[in-house]
Amino acid sequence: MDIIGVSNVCLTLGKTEILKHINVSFEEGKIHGLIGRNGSGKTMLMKCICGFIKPTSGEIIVDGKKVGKDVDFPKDMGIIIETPGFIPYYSGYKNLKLLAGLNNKIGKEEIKSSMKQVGLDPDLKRHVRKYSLGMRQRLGLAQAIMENPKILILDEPFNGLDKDGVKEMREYLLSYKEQGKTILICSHSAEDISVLCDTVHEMDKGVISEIKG
Ligand SMILES: Nc1ncnc2c1ncn2[C@@H]1O[C@H](COP(=O)(O)OP(=O)(O)OP(=O)(O)O)[C@@H](O)[C@H]1O
Repeated sequence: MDIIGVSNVCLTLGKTEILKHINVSFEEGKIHGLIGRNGSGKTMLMKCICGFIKPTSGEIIVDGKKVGKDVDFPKDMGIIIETPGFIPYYSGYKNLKLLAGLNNKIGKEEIKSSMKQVGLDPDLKRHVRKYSLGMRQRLGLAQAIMENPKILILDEPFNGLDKDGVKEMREYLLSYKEQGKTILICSHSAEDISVLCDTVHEMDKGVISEIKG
């Protein structure tokens, strides 16, 4: 069953056509990759799927609901698009606690568990300003999974990770998939994601094509 369906989506900003008649669907319970050069439109497509940007035309259905109509912000999605902003003078745990405070359903144990799942120590007192890029990436992922979302949308999740970090992130994403979750990953590097993904699509100048189905 498809959990994300994108039908004939176009996006024009100013006079520039950013997305050109995108038709693509993503099956539930799989890892889907989106590759393409810088500026090819990957992030814009993800932002449309998340409901952050309204396409100029076309329709996007996520988990049976129309994005931007029935739902403005699908609550079943864990999203990391661009580097998440954290308060530099707080620890990782305190940052997540602050964010979780916006949703009273997330308790301390969920926060700690999401940090442990991505290999971060919730008791580490170190301020986020002293985190490496890889640690920030993990903290972003911990934030995205706090609510145990059905769908994870990740823009360049391997940025800043060393070889071991990439391996651990891949293992983590596979284990998340094993729980029946759907993951959409965007990367400029086919090498980083092709081993992980069940399907891969490529964006080129706003046009999408399937390269692994
Ligand atoms: N606000 C904007 N107004 C006009 N054009 C924009 C705007 N934001 C982005 N663009 C353009 O949209 C195109 C697609 O950008 P997008 O960020 O989706 O690329 P990408 O494939 O994710 O690349 P990257 O790997 O660099 O993030 C680019 O040519 C970019 O310059």
